[in-house]
Amino acid sequence: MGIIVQKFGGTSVADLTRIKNVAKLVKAELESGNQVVAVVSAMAGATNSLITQCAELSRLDGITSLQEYDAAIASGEIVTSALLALQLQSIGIKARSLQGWQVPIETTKAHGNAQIVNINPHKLNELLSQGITPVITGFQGVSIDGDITTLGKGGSDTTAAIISASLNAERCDIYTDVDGIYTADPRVVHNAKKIDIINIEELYALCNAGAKVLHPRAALAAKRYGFKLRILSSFTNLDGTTTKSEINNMENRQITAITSNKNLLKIEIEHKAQNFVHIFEEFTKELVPIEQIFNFEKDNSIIIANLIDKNKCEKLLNNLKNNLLLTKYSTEANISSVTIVGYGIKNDNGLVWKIIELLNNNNVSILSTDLSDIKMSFIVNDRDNEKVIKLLHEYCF
Ligand SMILES: Nc1ncnc2c1ncn2[C@@H]1O[C@H](COP(=O)(O)OP(=O)(O)O)[C@@H](O)[C@H]1O
Ligand SMILES: N[C@@H](CC(=O)OP(=O)(O)O)C(=O)O
Repeated sequence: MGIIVQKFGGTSVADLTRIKNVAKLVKAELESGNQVVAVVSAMAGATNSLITQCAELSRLDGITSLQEYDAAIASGEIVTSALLALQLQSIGIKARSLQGWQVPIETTKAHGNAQIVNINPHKLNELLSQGITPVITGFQGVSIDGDITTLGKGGSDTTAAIISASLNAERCDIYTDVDGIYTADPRVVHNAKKIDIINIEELYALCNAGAKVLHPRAALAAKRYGFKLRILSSFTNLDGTTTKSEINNMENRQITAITSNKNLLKIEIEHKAQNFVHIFEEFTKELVPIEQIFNFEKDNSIIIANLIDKNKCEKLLNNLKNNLLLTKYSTEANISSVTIVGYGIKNDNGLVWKIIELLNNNNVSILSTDLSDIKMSFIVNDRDNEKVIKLLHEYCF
């Protein structure tokens, strides 16, 4: 008998029929002799509509508004955890819903994008030892000040992953609306192939490069703590994709999957070349991650950041302009990255040139390329995004 953490995403708990279906999946796992800890997301669309409502009422630019923002957007998971616990009780399973602060899941104070710093497993172990299935709200925790915090969009996967680590779980099952990890997003590439077993490093690289199917911090936790992840559908009975830590091909190059990230922000700035270092320092100070920089030795630089930081960036750029560190800036959200993930990509010198040639022949202009041991990324215009994914998928698989 082991502990299985089952995480149910928004589509799996989108209405009462689906919550009843999820309760059956919990029951089946319990009947196979395991203990279960369930982690739930809000009903599909619920968090986004709460975010929109908050933004309609507030500019969300200070700590007091961000405290309320997190309190509001954490509410979707509170509803689904209680509803699932009720349904489990109705089918004869002892269950108890727990909000992040009740576990407790302690996080940093970074409202809207907090990180988990500690999970005390005492209460969860106590419930499990009494035969009670905990149903935990994903996506949220509590800061040292006692405020509700949230972990960033898609963060319920990370809740489930860190809970798996803290309970030494045998496996963490991520139930979603696809039956596993595919060679590309099956909504974009209809003939994408399902991957039965994926190396955890590759899965981490894939999620970091934009594959929405799993929160990258959940893959990182599985990599760090060494537990198995399984990604599967709550709508079918199929096996899904399981992670492994071994590598197959020694040094041979392999290609595992292709993904893209449309949530990028292109920032063009005009400045004196010697000021770039101060501009860069400001991004670091304000905790705005930079994906790529080019041209910085000249007086027209391009910075690629995350779209989620657009407001922060604009405030920061405006301050830099007022302080005369730059003369002009503009932001555009019309770029995206397309990434090929696979071991040993760097060992295949020819691949990058063949791909550049392929994209050139198909009239795609590449803004920049980035190559590492495990991935190869191209920044392109948004309008070319799907075309590039399809071309690369056809070429690679
Ligand atoms: N390589 C991939 N394999 C499978 N699904 C992918 C991949 N890349 C992106 N996706 C998308 O991820 C979606 C599942 O993630 P998400 O909508 O966040 O689920 P949930 O709400 O269950 O957490 C799928 O519907 C699919 O379109
Ligand atoms: N409800 C949150 C957390 C989450 O992880 O959701 P989902 O599992 O549906 O991606 C969100 O929308 O971001």
